[in-house]
Amino acid sequence: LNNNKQCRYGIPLPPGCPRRRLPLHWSLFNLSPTVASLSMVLRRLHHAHGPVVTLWAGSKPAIFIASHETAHCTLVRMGATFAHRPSSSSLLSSGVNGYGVNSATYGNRWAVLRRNLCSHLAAADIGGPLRRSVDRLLQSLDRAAREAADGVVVPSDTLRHAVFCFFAALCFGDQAIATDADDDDGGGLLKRLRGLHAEILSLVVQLDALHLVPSMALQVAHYLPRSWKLLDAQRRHHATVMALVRARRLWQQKMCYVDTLLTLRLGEHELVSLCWEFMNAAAKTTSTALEWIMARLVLHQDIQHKLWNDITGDGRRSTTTTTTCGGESRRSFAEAVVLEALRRHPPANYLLAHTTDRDVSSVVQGSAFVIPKGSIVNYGVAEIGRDAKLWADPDVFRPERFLEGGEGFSIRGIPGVGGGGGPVPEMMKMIPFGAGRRACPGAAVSMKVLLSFMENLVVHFEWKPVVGGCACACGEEEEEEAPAVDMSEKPGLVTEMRTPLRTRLVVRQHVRR
Ligand code: HEM
Repeated sequence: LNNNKQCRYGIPLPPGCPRRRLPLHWSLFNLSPTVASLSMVLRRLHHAHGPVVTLWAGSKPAIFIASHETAHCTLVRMGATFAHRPSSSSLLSSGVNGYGVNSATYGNRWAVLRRNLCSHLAAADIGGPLRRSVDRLLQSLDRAAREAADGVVVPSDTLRHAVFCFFAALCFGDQAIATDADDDDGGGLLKRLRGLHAEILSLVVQLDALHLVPSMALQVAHYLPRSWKLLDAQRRHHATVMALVRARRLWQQKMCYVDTLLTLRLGEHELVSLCWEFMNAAAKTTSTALEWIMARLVLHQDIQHKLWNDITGDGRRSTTTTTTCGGESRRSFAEAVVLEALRRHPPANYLLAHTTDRDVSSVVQGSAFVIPKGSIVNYGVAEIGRDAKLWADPDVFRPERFLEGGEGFSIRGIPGVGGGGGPVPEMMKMIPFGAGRRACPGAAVSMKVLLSFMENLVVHFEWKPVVGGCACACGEEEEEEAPAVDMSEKPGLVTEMRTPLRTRLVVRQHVRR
């Protein structure tokens, strides 16, 4: 594994796989190229060569960065240079993903769409939809716990649906939640939309979404068997979104994301693609983070107890008043729990693919290397958040590290966006939302949603472990004594729990009264 011969102007590329050898261990015709195989290969390469390594996607180098300093240098200090996305000609990019903010070339169109999304999220009155989604969730869980033996439930799907409904209200208007009731097909528009998201994502070639399937021939080999299913699912998705958009025109309510898109006079495919992006980027990541958070609270009963005391102890709820997301100096324990979960279990283990508009040379651990113009550049989000050089006992779940005096106190919930004024390297010890110009525009809303859902779920229920409930395969020392929750990961474009959380829900006394 040595590619010293791969040079530009005499400066080598970062070390890694030799060129022109298939970089990943997947069989061409049997397996989908997966994020799991990518993670396995990258772990080995980082171990052998350090935090910046090269893979090859055909003739293009793909450079993976797992150093927070190099991430800071490229994403923040050289923000404009690294704000580009690689061009794509895959089936996915010509379908639902074709016109999103994330796939837009860094330039005017991207700026208009991104500004539109950011202004909508900043101005949206999320209080109402949040309350309604949380209330419906609590009712569903209440019902499920009452109907289940000993109150044991698998809440994953209910949590995911509640988060999906909340974001659907922001996207299609408040009334969208009402369409969730059964319709003629016995399904409900939102359930159908959610099903279509799952179907399309199951058909996507994972590494293609990260621009790592090298050639058109390979793409065809992987997509051909599934292309009809994918096209059919995209067609049904288009029809469902347009049904929601048409319904929206009748509702006449507060501004939703679709209204802002309609004022931009976009074509129908652009509109549908942007709605897909909004729901896809928002719901799966946020609901996955919520499940990891609740799993941690089941596993660490002491932390759940402390959180409950923090929320209710002085007779007030802390959802919005004390978080440093908004810049206040005191951080609530609740926000520390959410940040620790995002550090330890970032929903996206990698960012979306970046690229550069010129050759960039850099020095890491005393060695100079070049990141060539047009190469694929990505970042090990999970690696950075669990770097033992940055974090004490990085595998241990310890929210206190984000409280005053802790090693993570300087980290804000939302990384700075923009060029030189972004966060200093110290604040980039974790990048669950990315950083710099392409950083996630939904970070602030997600943090609020996660805090609100988590707090309400803990105030309403005690989340108890189901003893003997699983054969834990996570291999973490800290969890050996509490095998009731399997904390192992299912790697993917979003890293979910391999075994969905199973817990015993007990309605708290004050709620019963
Ligand atoms: C816990 C929840 C979320 C996580 C962990 C997350 C994570 C990320 C990450 C890692 C990126 C890639 C950044 C990069 O490539 O540098 C991203 C981009 C993006 N996210 Fe999120 N996200 C979340 C929620 C949301 C929400 C709620 C929305 C919208 C409502 C959203 C919309 C987007 C968009 C549009 C982009 C592309 C930005 C661009 O290319 O300019 N995300 N997100």
